[in-house]
Amino acid sequence: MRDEVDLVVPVKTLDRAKTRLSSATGGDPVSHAALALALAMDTVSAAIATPGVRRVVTITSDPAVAAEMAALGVESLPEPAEPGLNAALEHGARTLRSSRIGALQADLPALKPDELQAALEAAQDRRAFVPDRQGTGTTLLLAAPGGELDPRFGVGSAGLHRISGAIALFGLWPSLRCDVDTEEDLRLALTLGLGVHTANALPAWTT
Ligand SMILES: Nc1nc2c(ncn2[C@@H]2O[C@H](COP(=O)(O)OP(=O)(O)OP(=O)(O)O)[C@@H](O)[C@H]2O)c(=O)[nH]1
Ligand SMILES: C=C(OP(=O)(O)O)C(=O)O
Repeated sequence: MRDEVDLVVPVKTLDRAKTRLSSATGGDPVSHAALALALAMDTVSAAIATPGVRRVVTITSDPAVAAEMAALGVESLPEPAEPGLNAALEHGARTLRSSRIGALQADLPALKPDELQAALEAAQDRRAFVPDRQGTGTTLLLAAPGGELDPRFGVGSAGLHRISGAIALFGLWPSLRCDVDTEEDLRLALTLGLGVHTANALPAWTT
């Protein structure tokens, strides 16, 4: 039986999240925050329903995010003093001390459990990652069992994770590779079948 994976999911404070999506919500801060939260809720809902995922923990300093995740039965850890996405992920990995740790982006609103499960299986016992649909970013990073997460998320992270020795995993996993940064991404995710939170939070232009 392969080690089940604990996933840390970093979620930015809603007031600062998804700035590249602001055109989609007309700049209204309330609906923008609601959409950013919905993206995370659908991502985490799919992750906790995935065979092979033992535990999901979000890393966030936003109490509203933590409260909504708690309603899903998902624990949240506060961010460390050191700012940034990778510091948040390192902090989560160090805190959980899991036998196998992974990092999942929080903006995968169409994520299907069977696709995430297939990627976990494809990783086998290797340090591996799933590139985003453009092939330049990363949506899932997995440490080897007992290994370090060593996250290099950010611009060009696919290349950085490859350089760090992670194996790039390519499969028919459109919902896992479609992280939503822009309006175009959101429209693509719409075609893949959105989770209920995002479907209910979508701006009028998409319904
Ligand atoms: N906890 C935490 N999560 C972060 C931080 N920066 C980014 N993230 C999360 O990391 C993932 C990838 O980040 P981005 O896709 O760039 O999300 P974003 O920063 O909200 O989007 P933009 O504002 O458009 O760059 C998302 O799940 C974010 O919520 C951070 O400083 N702390
Ligand atoms: C942080 C990342 O995501 P994005 O490209 O969505 O900012 C990444 O791909 O490493």
